[in-house]
Amino acid sequence: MKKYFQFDELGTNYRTEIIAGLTTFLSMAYILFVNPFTLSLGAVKDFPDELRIDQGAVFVATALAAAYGSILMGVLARYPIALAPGMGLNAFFAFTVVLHMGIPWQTALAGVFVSGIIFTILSLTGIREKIIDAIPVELKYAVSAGIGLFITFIGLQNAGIIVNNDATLVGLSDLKDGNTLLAIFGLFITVVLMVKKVNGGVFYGMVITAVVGMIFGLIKVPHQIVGAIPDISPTFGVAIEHLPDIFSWKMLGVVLTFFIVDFFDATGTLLAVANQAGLLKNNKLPRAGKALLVDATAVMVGAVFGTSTTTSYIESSAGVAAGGRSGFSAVVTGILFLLALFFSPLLSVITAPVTAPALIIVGVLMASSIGEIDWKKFEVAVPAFFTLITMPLSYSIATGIAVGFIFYPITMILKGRGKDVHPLLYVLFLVFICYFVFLRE
Ligand SMILES: Nc1nc2[nH]cnc2c(=O)[nH]1
Repeated sequence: MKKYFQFDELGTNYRTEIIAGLTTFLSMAYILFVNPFTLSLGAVKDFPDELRIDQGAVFVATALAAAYGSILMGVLARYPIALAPGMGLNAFFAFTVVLHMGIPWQTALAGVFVSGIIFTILSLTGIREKIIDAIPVELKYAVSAGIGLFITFIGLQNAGIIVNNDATLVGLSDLKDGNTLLAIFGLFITVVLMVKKVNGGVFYGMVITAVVGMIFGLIKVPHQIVGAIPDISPTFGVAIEHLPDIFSWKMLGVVLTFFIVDFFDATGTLLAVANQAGLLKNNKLPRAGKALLVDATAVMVGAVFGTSTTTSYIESSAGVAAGGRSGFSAVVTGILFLLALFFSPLLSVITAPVTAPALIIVGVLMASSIGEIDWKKFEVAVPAFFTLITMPLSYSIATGIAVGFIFYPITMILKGRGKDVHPLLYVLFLVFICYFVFLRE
């Protein structure tokens, strides 16, 4: 086993890999509770209950999808990178697709499944490299940073910190509500833990916030901590049953967004974490095909279980910081997600003030790629900035991507650099113009 995972070449051992896997798990464990809350629109009080996805089933789907993706990434691609349902696309799934567009969650899950099929096919063919090379790095970084801003904005709203303002659209609340104060406390604690580099800072931040919420009577004390695994049948296989529902123009835009975002997110995250671990060869990712294939199949498997897009997690960098170098640490993380299946009673403790700090801080992590953009080049700064600012302001990842891809060829041509723009980007320019003219509601 040591040989398979190349412990000697990578200068690692079982102890380091187990600690790294545990560190990554603790850094990601919040998703077990935040994902069911987000996908079921827990923060939206007036949404009809019969239209909500079942929280218990999503909890199981989240754990199984994370276990599948992480174990396979460890065993097949042999990277210390764990997977779980992503926070960018679960917000898009819940707030844009289900809430704003009025698409049933069943159809949305079918859309996730199809985006996984597209991703799988591309991972198996050479088209993958062509797309990766065609997309300018500035736009890749801008997409992930913009998703970060979007997630933080959702967190600030869920916390009741940023509220509706008729004069200025949004503004700061009076910060007097008990739940808002609890969220601010949670944010403060999480920031302290993260700055102090405590392993699993986001997770422990949630635990402390929930306990303080119980002490102040804002959160009900759970009857038990360990319990039976919830029933997954409300969501299992629904993505397949509802495949016939996806044939609409609206769903075309949704599926493309699921696919494009995950494709950028996965390639960006794999490169960033592998680079941090010193695993790149000549600036390229060895076994990139296998790693992307794992990510792509995890999207399909996750959708069949009942969750939005499963993706490679940027939090894996915590495990790498703790010394993780081989796929063994990802396997450890995956096994811990399986054990977590028994902790579903804790779901009832997870309310908006508990999840909001996690959303806000994950936003900070994802926004860090802003630093990779060359702001001195105005022709790339404009499309990059428009992409990242449009995501929170339009409340849509898709719109942010579309705006960036429309402006990029324009500013590049104006600068006399039209030849540097890959032909595929001119095709995407037309696709996104059509998106604004025909697809958007
Ligand atoms: N790369 C990445 N990391 C995450 N960590 C939490 N959510 C996400 C996500 O959507 N993408």
